[in-house]
Amino acid sequence: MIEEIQFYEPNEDYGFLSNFSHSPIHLSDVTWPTSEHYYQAQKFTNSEIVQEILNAPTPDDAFQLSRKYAHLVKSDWMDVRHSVMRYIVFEKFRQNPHFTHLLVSTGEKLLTEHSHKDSYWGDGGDGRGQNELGKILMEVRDYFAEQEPFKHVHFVDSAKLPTQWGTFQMYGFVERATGKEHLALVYGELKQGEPPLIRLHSECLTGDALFSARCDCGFQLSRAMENIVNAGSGVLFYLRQEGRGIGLINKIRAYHLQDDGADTVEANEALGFAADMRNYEFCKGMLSFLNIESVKLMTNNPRKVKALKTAGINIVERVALQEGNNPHNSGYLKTKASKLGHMFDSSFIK
Ligand SMILES: Nc1nc(O)c(N)c(N[C@@H]2O[C@H](COP(=O)(O)O)[C@@H](O)[C@H]2O)n1
Ligand SMILES: [Zn+2]
Repeated sequence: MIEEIQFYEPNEDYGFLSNFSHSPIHLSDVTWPTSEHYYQAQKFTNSEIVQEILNAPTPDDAFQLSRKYAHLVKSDWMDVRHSVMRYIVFEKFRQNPHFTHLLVSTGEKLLTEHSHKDSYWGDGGDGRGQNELGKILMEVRDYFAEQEPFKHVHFVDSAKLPTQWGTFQMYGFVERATGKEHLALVYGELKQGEPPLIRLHSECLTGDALFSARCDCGFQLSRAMENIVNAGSGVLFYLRQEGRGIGLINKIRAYHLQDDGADTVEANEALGFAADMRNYEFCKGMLSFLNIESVKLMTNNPRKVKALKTAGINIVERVALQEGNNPHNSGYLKTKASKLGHMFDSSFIK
């Protein structure tokens, strides 16, 4: 059965789908506050009426003005209204990417404008209307779902995550290519123009949850969260790329080979994998969802620096995260430095 999303009022769930939702659209030196303002103004050739609608304080006022001047609506309006609507809805989403992420996140669901007042743009309230606005929104969604940066992940939901360091807001995403579930833990308020402190942390069940001393992951995770809270704001991206992308069971196989003398790179290769199988391209989608273009990146790993730069993210600072050196992982850390290029101070891996 096809799932349906019904929308109508801009302040309700899925209100961003409504033409009444606040979504500034810049066209030829003019900024339309909503797609409704633009749509209603296109009915008229009289520039004073167009200006009055543009300046209407609310989309509802813009709508009422079009009714007031109904006798002056241009003669071909009924022929062009569909393409006008299609154009402005497309522009609304092209120019308001946060809404586009939310639109793409509706997946395959049927979008219906549940309007008892309109059986052309909406469903007429009884489901028998044409729902032309819903059809346009689904067309726009299909288009953007294949475009950068929307094609990588879809956002599912968000909730509070209290931790020993402070309360984060946790955002859940699904990577479209793999179905993997990734997280962004946001602390504090991310301010435009202030690059946040971030960490791209790859899943390590053994280190992050089971206190393993074989690696440095758990130690880095704690320090990264603490640093973010101390900085006042930032984001920890928790990426489900267990075992440098080979998965948990293969990581156990790799550990077994390391118990018998292989180093971490040789073990991966003996199992038929590259030393590091991770791909960070999908991070573009999560960063864009959070409106992040510049960052301070906590990492020792040059591949993460390169991956973010390739994704078009500006790294204003790299913050070293040298944690947890102990007798069980000193060989592993040395191999990370010598074979994988990790940037450690010589005093850290002595
Ligand atoms: N394949 C593999 N072999 C090992 O010996 C390992 N210790 C790991 N650990 C995984 O590496 C990732 C963290 O590395 P970075 O610090 O981000 O470079 C994480 O996915 C661990 O599970 N993997
Ligand atoms: Zn680990």
